[in-house]
Amino acid sequence: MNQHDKLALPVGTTLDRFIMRKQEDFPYATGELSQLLRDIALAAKIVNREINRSGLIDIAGAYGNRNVQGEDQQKLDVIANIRFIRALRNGGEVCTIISEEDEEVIQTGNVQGKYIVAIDPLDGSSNIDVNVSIGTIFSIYRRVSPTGTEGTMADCLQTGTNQVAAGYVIYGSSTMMVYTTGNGVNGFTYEPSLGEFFLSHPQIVTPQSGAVYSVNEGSSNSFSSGMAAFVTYCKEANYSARYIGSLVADFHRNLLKGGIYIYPPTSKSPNGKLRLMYECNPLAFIVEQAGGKSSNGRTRTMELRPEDMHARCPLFIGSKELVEKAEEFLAQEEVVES
Ligand SMILES: O=P(O)(O)OC[C@H]1O[C@](O)(COP(=O)(O)O)[C@@H](O)[C@@H]1O
Ligand SMILES: [Mg+2]
Ligand SMILES: [Mg+2]
Repeated sequence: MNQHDKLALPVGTTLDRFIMRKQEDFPYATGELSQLLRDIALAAKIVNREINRSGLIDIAGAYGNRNVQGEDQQKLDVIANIRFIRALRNGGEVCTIISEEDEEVIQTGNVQGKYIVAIDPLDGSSNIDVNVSIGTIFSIYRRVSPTGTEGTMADCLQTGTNQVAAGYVIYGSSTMMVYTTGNGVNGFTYEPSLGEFFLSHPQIVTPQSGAVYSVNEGSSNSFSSGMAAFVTYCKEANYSARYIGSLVADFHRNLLKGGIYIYPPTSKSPNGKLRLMYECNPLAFIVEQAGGKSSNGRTRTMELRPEDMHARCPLFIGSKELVEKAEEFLAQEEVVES
């Protein structure tokens, strides 16, 4: 029985009812964050429908543009981006959006909106056309500037510890939405025939340790000595290597079963590949709320100060004992080199 059990609702509760019920636990809640979570769930349902059709001609393949990351945008990257931005704009609660697919911040026009959303509309883009699980990742902050104006850079570049909510949607063998508002982590499975998300994974707690490591060993030639030593440690411990290549899917498996996902600095990505604001921070909030850990190998992810909204950082995330073990190997690396 963990600290959140007093708020537990039965499996099968709809997401809407769950959001409403949790809001009642906060006497000063105004319902705006609840509405924002519903807006995200609505967009996820629409994107889920598009993904289920993604093998069909008109949705498959590249869009023909490059995004600010220098990546070829897939059609579904663009479709998901449009759907989430539209839902957040129409919902009225969000003043400013940071999206992986847009170089600049998106001002929604909702100047009375109290929230900032950072979003990776479609995660795991390289897996879209090969029918492998993909996802959406989101992070929510309260603005620090007064309402009545557009969101500012100060609103957008907050550290992860200021998140008021974060989550992801995984479009896999089933579609799930997993999120936290700082009171534990809950997972909801989508029932397409009813068009509803139902509570299926209440109060997720991640195992303290695990026997799975997830890293793209194709880049191992440029791993630091500490990183290479940790991978050797995992092999000598007969851990299983699992790497789907969709962050959300690798993270979700390890969250439920135990394990560690690492995207370290490599020669191709000297500061890692993943983006702090809409990939690392939201998953760090989730894993910490589930009893796990997240860092860049040295510093807690959520304490990293974002230099810019598309800033990248190394990610070591998952079961506490495994992340601490990896950090130990990196710390030894420094001793040897000093
Ligand atoms: O192919 P690599 O270098 O291992 O990178 C895979 C990683 O890149 C990502 O696809 C980056 O996310 P996007 O697809 O949202 O750009 C992660 O989902 C995944 O874990
Ligand atoms: Mg991504
Ligand atoms: Mg993406």
